[in-house]
Amino acid sequence: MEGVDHLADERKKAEFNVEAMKIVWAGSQHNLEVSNRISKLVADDPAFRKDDRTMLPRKELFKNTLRKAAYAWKRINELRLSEEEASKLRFYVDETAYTDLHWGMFIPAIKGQGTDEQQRKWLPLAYKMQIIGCYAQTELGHGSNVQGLETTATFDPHTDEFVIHSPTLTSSKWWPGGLGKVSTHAVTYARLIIDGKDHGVHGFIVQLRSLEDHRPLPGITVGDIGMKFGNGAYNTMDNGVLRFDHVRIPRNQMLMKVSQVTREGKYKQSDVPRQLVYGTMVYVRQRIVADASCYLSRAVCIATRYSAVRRQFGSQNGGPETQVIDYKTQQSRLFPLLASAYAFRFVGEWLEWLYTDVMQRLQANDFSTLPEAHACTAGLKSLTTSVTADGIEECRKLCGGHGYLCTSGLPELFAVYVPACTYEGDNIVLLLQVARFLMKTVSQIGTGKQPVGTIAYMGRIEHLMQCRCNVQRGFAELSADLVEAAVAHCQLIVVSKFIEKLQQDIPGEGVKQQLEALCGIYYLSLLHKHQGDFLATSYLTPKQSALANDQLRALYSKVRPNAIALVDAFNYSDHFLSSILGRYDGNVYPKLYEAAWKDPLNESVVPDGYHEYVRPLLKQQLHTARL
Ligand SMILES: CCCCC/C=C\C/C=C\C/C=C\C=C\C(=O)SCCNC(=O)CCNC(=O)[C@H](O)C(C)(C)COP(=O)(O)OP(=O)(O)OC[C@H]1O[C@@H](n2cnc3c(N)ncnc32)[C@H](O)[C@@H]1OP(=O)(O)O
Ligand SMILES: Cc1cc2nc3c(=O)[nH]c(=O)nc-3n(C[C@H](O)[C@H](O)[C@H](O)COP(=O)(O)OP(=O)(O)OC[C@H]3O[C@@H](n4cnc5c(N)ncnc54)[C@H](O)[C@@H]3O)c2cc1C
Repeated sequence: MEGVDHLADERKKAEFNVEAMKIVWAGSQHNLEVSNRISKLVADDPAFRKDDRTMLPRKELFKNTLRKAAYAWKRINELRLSEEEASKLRFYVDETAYTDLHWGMFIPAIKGQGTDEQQRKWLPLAYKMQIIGCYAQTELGHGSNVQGLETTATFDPHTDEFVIHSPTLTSSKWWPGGLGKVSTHAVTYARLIIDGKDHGVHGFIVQLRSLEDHRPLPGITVGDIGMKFGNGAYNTMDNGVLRFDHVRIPRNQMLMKVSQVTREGKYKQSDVPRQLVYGTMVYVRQRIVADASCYLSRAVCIATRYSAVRRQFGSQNGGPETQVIDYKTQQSRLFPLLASAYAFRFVGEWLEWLYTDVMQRLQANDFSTLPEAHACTAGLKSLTTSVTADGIEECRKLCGGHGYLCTSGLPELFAVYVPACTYEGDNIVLLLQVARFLMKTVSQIGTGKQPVGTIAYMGRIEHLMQCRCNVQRGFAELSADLVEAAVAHCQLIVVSKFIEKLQQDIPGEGVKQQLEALCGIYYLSLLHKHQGDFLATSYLTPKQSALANDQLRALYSKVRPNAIALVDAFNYSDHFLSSILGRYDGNVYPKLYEAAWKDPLNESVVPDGYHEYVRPLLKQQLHTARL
């Protein structure tokens, strides 16, 4: 029934202050206020409609995205939104677009790798969107192996220019978002060649298209790489292909904060580590961790609300059947994901702090925490995106058959999210970086160097102190095991940051108790999943393992009455969730029924194609039957 809250009884069961939990989730009262205001602005504006997205053919879909992005920009200017509000608006519009790369990578790359003079020249243009940029690093032949990129930037001392060239097919830039159809400029990564000497990969600002008629400039071949996985989803993005045929750019368009090329063609390295060329990736990986909690919480919100609405079996004396959320099997699949959403939120907050801290240290020429920042961002990006991608799929299954309908919101959410396991670094490749960092730490403990920060615990492990190892020996052979060790290390960070969060003052009746229960579910479900490892290494006895499992089940029962309120605390509007199964009012069945009739296939009772393909078949069967 319209207007009735089918989940009202569930909401009454909550044992904590939901409004206070909303503040914890948002990060502050201020953040919550901004989120409420901007999400309403988007939800109330029909221009931001997205319920038809999975039905649109690619060209129409893409044009629609361009329209929305332009309209969003118009509203940002009309309403004089701050940077924070503008980025919230893009978040709630919830449509992957070229603007993500412009604001999320192109601008950060110039900020992080450009000199003050370069920033003064390019950033005002980019901030006003008078130029639109992308991040062109990956090539057809190489993505993970950045040092293997083939595009060249050869210095020409006669003209004081770089000549950007794609020497092979595999050197074609391939994948950059926003490149295919929109970007006017690209931060392009290419091997710097001076006087025949290869100085490795550096970033260059290259104009791709005319600012007058948007046509590619001479020497540039550019286009979209084609349809990607799923309907709607990431197909709103113009991931592109790009080739350079001896394209000339002025010398001052090499990003020169980390290293410089002088007018005479001399290569100079600043006092900063060359890894800072990879700084944009560190920044984005940190953002991706924060994003993971958003995607996972969306899926969990849908699956939790629907699990409370859905009933199967267990009717007593003709009474209602059991809500599927009351089955322990459903709880053991759903509640660890609910706990993970909260855990990732807090580790994301901490990682943002770590990143800010590293940036401040870099300003003061303190590079000591850079390796840890790289390991944390790489490892947590890998862990949180893998769990989130798998978690969205699990939520789809938790919703049974209806989860497979596009109107559940879950198929598109999965399709748009799953490449996060690949972009900004393949998750296994990133875990290998963490493993290398851990092995390096172990090799240094033996020499008496005390590890600090997230690896401090390694200095307290007796057998590691005795260890004399070389980083490379046996690394490749043992890499699969080392990747598991890297995941365990990252899980430890997530658990520690959750526990540290609980040590803070958290206002609101019952809020801290709920978070304690979720934290318990998070680490006990991990312990349960990996109990074989704990038993094999004698860190746990079988009795302790059984007790831990009892405790886990007890926590599921504690969270059960609060489950709906815990997902309400994510504060997602129906517009943002875009899911009939996840509706706030739980009015699922009438809305599913109604939506089915809106499908274009139901516009006519007899489908197009009946007369050509179905009727002749039926005729033929009749004829055969008569024989
Ligand atoms: C509005 C905001 C929006 C935010 C955006 C939010 C979401 C994003 C949305 C959509 C995504 C859309 C776009 C996606 C874009 C992309 O995918 S861009 C391309 C990203 N590509 C990659 O991530 C490639 C992955 N490969 C690498 O990062 C490296 O090359 C790799 C680390 C794998 C290579 O390592 P190695 O072979 O060891 O090579 P090196 O010789 O280069 O490294 C030597 C040492 O440097 C250390 N190191 C490596 N990377 C870093 C780093 N980033 N920072 C600091 N240090 C680094 C490495 O550990 C070695 O150290 P040691 O010598 O061992 O001490
Ligand atoms: C949707 C999307 C958007 C993207 N946007 C951009 C963008 O805006 N700009 C940009 O420059 N790029 C972008 N990319 C490219 C992306 O960054 C790369 O695809 C990613 O870094 C992975 O690299 P790869 O494709 O070379 O994978 P590969 O490295 O070829 O991986 C293939 C397989 O090999 C394995 N593997 C590779 N190396 C090793 C190793 N050393 N040890 C063990 N296993 C290994 C991997 O685990 C994986 O299973 C995007 C990609 C996607 C899917």
